[in-house]
Amino acid sequence: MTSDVQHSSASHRENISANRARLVSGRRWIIKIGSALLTNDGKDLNAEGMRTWVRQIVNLKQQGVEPVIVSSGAIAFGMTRLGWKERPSAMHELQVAAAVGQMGLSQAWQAAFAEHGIETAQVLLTHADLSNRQRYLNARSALTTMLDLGVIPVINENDTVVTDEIRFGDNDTLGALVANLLEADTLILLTDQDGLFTADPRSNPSAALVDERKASDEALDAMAGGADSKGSLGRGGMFTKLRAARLAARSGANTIIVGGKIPQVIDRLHEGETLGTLLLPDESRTVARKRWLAGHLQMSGRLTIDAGAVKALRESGSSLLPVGVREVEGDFKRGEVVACVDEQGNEVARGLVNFSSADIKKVRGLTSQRVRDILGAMVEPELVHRDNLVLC
Ligand SMILES: Nc1ncnc2c1ncn2[C@@H]1O[C@H](COP(=O)(O)OP(=O)(O)O)[C@@H](O)[C@H]1O
Ligand SMILES: N[C@@H](CCC(=O)OP(=O)(O)O)C(=O)O
Repeated sequence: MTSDVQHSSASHRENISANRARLVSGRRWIIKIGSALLTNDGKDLNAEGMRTWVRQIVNLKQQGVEPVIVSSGAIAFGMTRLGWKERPSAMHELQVAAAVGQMGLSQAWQAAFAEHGIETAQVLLTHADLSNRQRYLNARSALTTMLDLGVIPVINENDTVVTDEIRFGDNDTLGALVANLLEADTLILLTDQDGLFTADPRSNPSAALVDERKASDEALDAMAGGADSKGSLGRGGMFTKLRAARLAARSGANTIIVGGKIPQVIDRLHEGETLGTLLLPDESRTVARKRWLAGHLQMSGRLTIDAGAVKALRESGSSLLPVGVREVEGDFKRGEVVACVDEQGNEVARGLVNFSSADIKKVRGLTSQRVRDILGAMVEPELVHRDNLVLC
């Protein structure tokens, strides 16, 4: 063991258990499963493994956690189906492998959850879906609706339509961006190693497992190696997992890198057991989330809200409804960021709007029922959802 992982003083152990215990209360978990695990190192779909993870994910759900799966393996499984031994380098061949593999992958997830009477939904995302504000909100609203309905989203990158320049490229990054999108508490990266080691255990058998660190800890970079430290099937290696943990930390999520083959790994993590590598955000979830929203987004307009709305936002942590809006300034679309000011002009909050400025002009001051009558039943009741709102 290197000195890096030897610091097991009593206070350190106490910290570990406190942080691990905090995971147990997390409401939303993103569980990303890598290609090597899902395809038995590229041989065939790991149906037994999938059944085991599914059982545990169902357990999580029964305990009130909202699980979201980010599933890799389309390219690796597509290669198996097409009889390809080597991962192709040509983009069009990778796209074909992904398209073939994705069919089997979603069928397998669907079948495994169906044994427990649970529906799954395939969600294939591209970079544009998360970088464009309107699409970002659309993706968010579709995914949260699935969770509300008890459907488990199974997400992958839409590999067949993306080119190298616009790829997430690895599902560790995609998992982290989904954690940001859904404000998840926890991002679990299930992989073929027990966690992040002080060096690649494939080439350094004496490397030791790192138990817990701040995601921002720069000493981790040398352990994770560079972008070329990846396994042969997936794309990321530990380099992208560490980067993903740092991305996830921006919205306050904890990341755990852990071995997917550890018996009952998800159940045990949810019981607070110390497994894998826990990478913590620097700040509390709320502080990190606020900073993320505030820094991530530029304002496009201004809503003047009445005293009742100010009170609801400040004191009850409510979403902003059209009924509380008096004036609208600026020309903005759904998905843009607006400042909410009180009638004296003081900024109260800022957040992502679900309605365009034109629509708000039609419905400001009206009850949710009247809003639906005017804009149709499809609109969300919240003008700014509280999850997308930062108080000033
Ligand atoms: N410090 C490290 N600790 C653990 N694994 C490492 C480390 N550095 C590189 N690796 C490699 O990363 C691989 C996991 O990455 P990858 O194959 O992309 O996994 P996945 O398919 O689960 O995303 C491991 O098999 C291991 O060889
Ligand atoms: N979207 C790709 C995932 C590539 C990827 O990130 O793989 P991995 O590093 O194994 O999680 C696929 O389904 O093959």
